[in-house]
Amino acid sequence: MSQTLFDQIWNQHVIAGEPGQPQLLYVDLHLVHEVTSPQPFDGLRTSNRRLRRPDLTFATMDHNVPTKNLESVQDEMSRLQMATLEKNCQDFGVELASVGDENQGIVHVVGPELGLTQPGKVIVCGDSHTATHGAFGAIAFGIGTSEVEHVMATQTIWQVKPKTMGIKVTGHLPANTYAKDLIMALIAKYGVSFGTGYAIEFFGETIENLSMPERMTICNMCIEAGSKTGMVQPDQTTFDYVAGRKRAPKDMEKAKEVWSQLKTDDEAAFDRLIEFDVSDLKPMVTWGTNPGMAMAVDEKTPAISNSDDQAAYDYIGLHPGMAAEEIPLDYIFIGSCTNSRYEDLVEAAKIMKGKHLAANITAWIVPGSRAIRNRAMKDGLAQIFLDAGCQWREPGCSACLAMNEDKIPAGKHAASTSNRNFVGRQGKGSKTHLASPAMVAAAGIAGHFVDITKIHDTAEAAMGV
Ligand SMILES: CC(C)[C@H](C(=O)O)[C@@H](O)C(=O)O
Ligand code: SF4
Repeated sequence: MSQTLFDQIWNQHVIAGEPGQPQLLYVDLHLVHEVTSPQPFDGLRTSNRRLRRPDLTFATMDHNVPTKNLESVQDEMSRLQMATLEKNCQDFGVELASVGDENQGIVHVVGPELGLTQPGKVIVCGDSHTATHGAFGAIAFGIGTSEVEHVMATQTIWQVKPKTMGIKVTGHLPANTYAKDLIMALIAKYGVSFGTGYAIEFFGETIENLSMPERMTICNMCIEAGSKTGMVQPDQTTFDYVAGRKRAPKDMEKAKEVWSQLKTDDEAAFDRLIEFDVSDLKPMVTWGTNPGMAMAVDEKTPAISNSDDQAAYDYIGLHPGMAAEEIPLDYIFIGSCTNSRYEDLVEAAKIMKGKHLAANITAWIVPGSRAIRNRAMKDGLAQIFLDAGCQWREPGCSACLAMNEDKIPAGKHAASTSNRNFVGRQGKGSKTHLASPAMVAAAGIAGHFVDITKIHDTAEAAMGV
């Protein structure tokens, strides 16, 4: 019987249990951050257990870290969570990339960056955006706090195998549209729960032509479609990305041989198949309070078709029939595990080079990791943002969820490259509009959203960063 990439990796990791029942899977990599780990570590302590495989566990600090000034953690809870992770990692022998460390950053950015994220692995983390790592052809999913403790104690996890969904993406991405627009358009079309109960695999010519950062952006937002897992078959692009990284396999040739075997046999192997053509894709913007409430930049905000729409309009303060450029903006945020990689910053910088923010805009540029930050400071990218009037921050989750002091004030609108526009997500009373880094950068310059397909020439002319 033909099998999918997901089936193949799953079957390689099953230790116990029958199909259709919970099955015990071996975990190859457990990523840890300060928010969801205090209780599990305490659980180990209480039951007098050690952490079974510290060598397969990696911790970083991201949600709470200050991005303005490394020393100034103002929030007591943030300080406590960070200090607790520090102590727990010491006590249990776990490698930690602490604040200021060269490997520190958003867990879903640094895993791949260090080469820890590899094809064929089962990767878990107490964080819903763990699907990001599936871009490498890994089974990667977020787990709950009690599951985190189980993995710490046993390096295994019980899971019921989900069904599989293939999303075949075809067509050439039009100029000034990005992986972010692709996944936003998919969620806008099929809704925020079409992936529930499924492990998604993206494939097709469009996906094959995407870089690893672009594939990560797409897999990252699978959770916003209801799926815990998104993945892409590993190929030469994947191998080239992993090769040479600090934690890449010593014998890359051997690894490539094994990884090349990871594939879906044929389309018929999926339980559900969706085809999505991107030839007419437009830059996307959200108008409401979930990622599915999105429109193409040249569309108008939609009519109210249910109570959710009404509630979203009430909260956001918009109404049907508005153009994207009529959405008021006060802040722009370029960051998060969706779009804070070096390549995302390049796209934003292309737009901002030689220009200045509009007077109504405050801009926070928050690189996903220290490595990205250092690289951007070395090659002049950071300077482009500074010259444009943006704040250039330290790496972390920042205003993506506003756990630290990076909060969008109540009533203010933010154009954001992150993944969630929920009520209060970026701070109590804040109003979020998701878009690609290029769209957010252009909004910062104009003071409102603009159709970047129409300023194409300007953007091209500003290249060379
Ligand atoms: C804090 C953490 C548990 C949470 C998640 O699981 O996703 C956060 O990262 C988020 O993006 O909302
Ligand atoms: S950047 Fe945002 S989405 Fe990603 S892990 Fe941090 S809080 Fe969650």
